[in-house]
Amino acid sequence: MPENELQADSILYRIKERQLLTDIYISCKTGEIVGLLGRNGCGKSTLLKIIFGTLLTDNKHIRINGQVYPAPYKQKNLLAYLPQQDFLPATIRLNKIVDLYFYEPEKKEAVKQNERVQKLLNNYPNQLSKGELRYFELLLLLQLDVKFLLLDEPFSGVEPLYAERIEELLNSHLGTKGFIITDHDYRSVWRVSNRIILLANGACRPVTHEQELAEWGYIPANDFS
Ligand SMILES: Nc1ncnc2c1ncn2[C@@H]1O[C@H](COP(=O)(O)OP(=O)(O)OP(=O)(O)O)[C@@H](O)[C@H]1O
Repeated sequence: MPENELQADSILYRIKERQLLTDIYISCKTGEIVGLLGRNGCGKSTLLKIIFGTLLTDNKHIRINGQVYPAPYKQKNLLAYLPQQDFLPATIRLNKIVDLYFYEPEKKEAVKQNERVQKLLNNYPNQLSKGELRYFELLLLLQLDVKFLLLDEPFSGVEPLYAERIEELLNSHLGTKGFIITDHDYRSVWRVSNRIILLANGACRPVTHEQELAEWGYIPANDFS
């Protein structure tokens, strides 16, 4: 299995008077799902965009296999990013989106033959349920030859059954990819991740016991009473 490593450190980010990110270190290897949790507005999406390279900041250090990349998204085959908002064109049917997305027939087929997607191919993205759309978006990104995927709220609005399907999808690509995921469905994140990082007060803190999430005020303490 190819072993790649993504490391992001020394990230500082300020919004007006507020120092949002102060002391970031986060890493991910092939075969890992790193779950990034944190309260609303703590900077999770901001951090993912900085790692991807589309959000600029004065200070950051993104390395992949030891090499520094100021804008990883500009490189072929490094990172892909699932934004929080739907990103597919509303006026193009899924069938056509798949054709536009991939040049290689085997990649087109991998998406089109998927049993959950097959029946939706003639629909437009806005005719899909939230769960169906998230599943389709992920399936597209997973076919990309990238080393790491940054997923912002892959479980958002997704019923438990689709959350399970999404977990299966991620697990089926762990042989070649690593994932950093963030979502407020913290139970799904907890279940699917190998490691959990809590973003609080601008810094990333490793969390090993669910109880720590309560101690940091991310979940109610009475979840453990
Ligand atoms: N373009 C912007 N202009 C001003 N403030 C912004 C902008 N984008 C984000 N922010 C602020 O930065 C903070 C972090 O936003 P971010 O979206 O990274 O948080 P988050 O942890 O992903 O939140 P959520 O869990 O609600 O998605 C928030 O307080 C937000 O209001």
